[in-house]
Amino acid sequence: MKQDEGKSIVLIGFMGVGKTTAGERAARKSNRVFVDIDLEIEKKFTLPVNEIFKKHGEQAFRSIEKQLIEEHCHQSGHVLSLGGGAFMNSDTRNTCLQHTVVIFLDITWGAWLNRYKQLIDTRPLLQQKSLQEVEQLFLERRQVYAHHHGKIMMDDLSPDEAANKIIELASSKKGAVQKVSKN
Ligand SMILES: Nc1ncnc2c1ncn2[C@@H]1O[C@H](COP(=O)(O)OP(=O)(O)OP(=O)(O)O)[C@@H](O)[C@H]1O
Ligand SMILES: O=C(O)C1=C[C@@H](O)[C@@H](O)[C@H](O)C1
Ligand SMILES: [Mg+2]
Repeated sequence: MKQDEGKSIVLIGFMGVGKTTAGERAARKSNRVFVDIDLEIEKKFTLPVNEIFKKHGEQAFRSIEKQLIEEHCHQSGHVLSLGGGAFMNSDTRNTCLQHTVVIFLDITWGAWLNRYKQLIDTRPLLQQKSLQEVEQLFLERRQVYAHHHGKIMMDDLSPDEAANKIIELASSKKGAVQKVSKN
């Protein structure tokens, strides 16, 4: 097997952009194993994300999140959907960029707003913020998601269309160069 043949695909992007939905379909369509990091964290704590934040705090969540991504990044041929905040950690970012093909699922603020009501009950970070603060977070994080090997604009894509694009883009990036980001 050539060095890059089995690289896993890592999906990054703002909460609710569709990493879990499209990632699960992309894995199924391309016979890869699907791993949703939020789900793996929920299994570890045997609690939903919301409850983990309430009971154990965000730091405990972030620590397990980092550890699980590190473990899964070194496995080959998987599709990993990260939680929206995971890529803010520079160690996590660099591990993903070095060992996997990182695909940024992007969305405009206007299109994302249509999902806001669907998300608020299950995303603790949305519950603590005004819409203006959420937009600020969206803009800040977009700058960090800019460290990727490929990007897909999700505004007008169905989950199946997004899944097809993920597979197509990842196969064109098998030799994704190692990009390392600071901070
Ligand atoms: N392509 C799409 N078009 C319209 N709605 C979508 C699309 N993809 C996902 N959704 C809907 O948006 C919501 C969030 O999707 P999903 O859970 O996949 O996002 P996520 O990026 O994994 O979020 P998080 O970062 O919080 O894990 C779900 O209700 C889902 O049904
Ligand atoms: O954007 C974030 O920081 C988060 C997104 C979700 O996927 C979960 O990982 C959690 O709600 C935190
Ligand atoms: Mg998700």
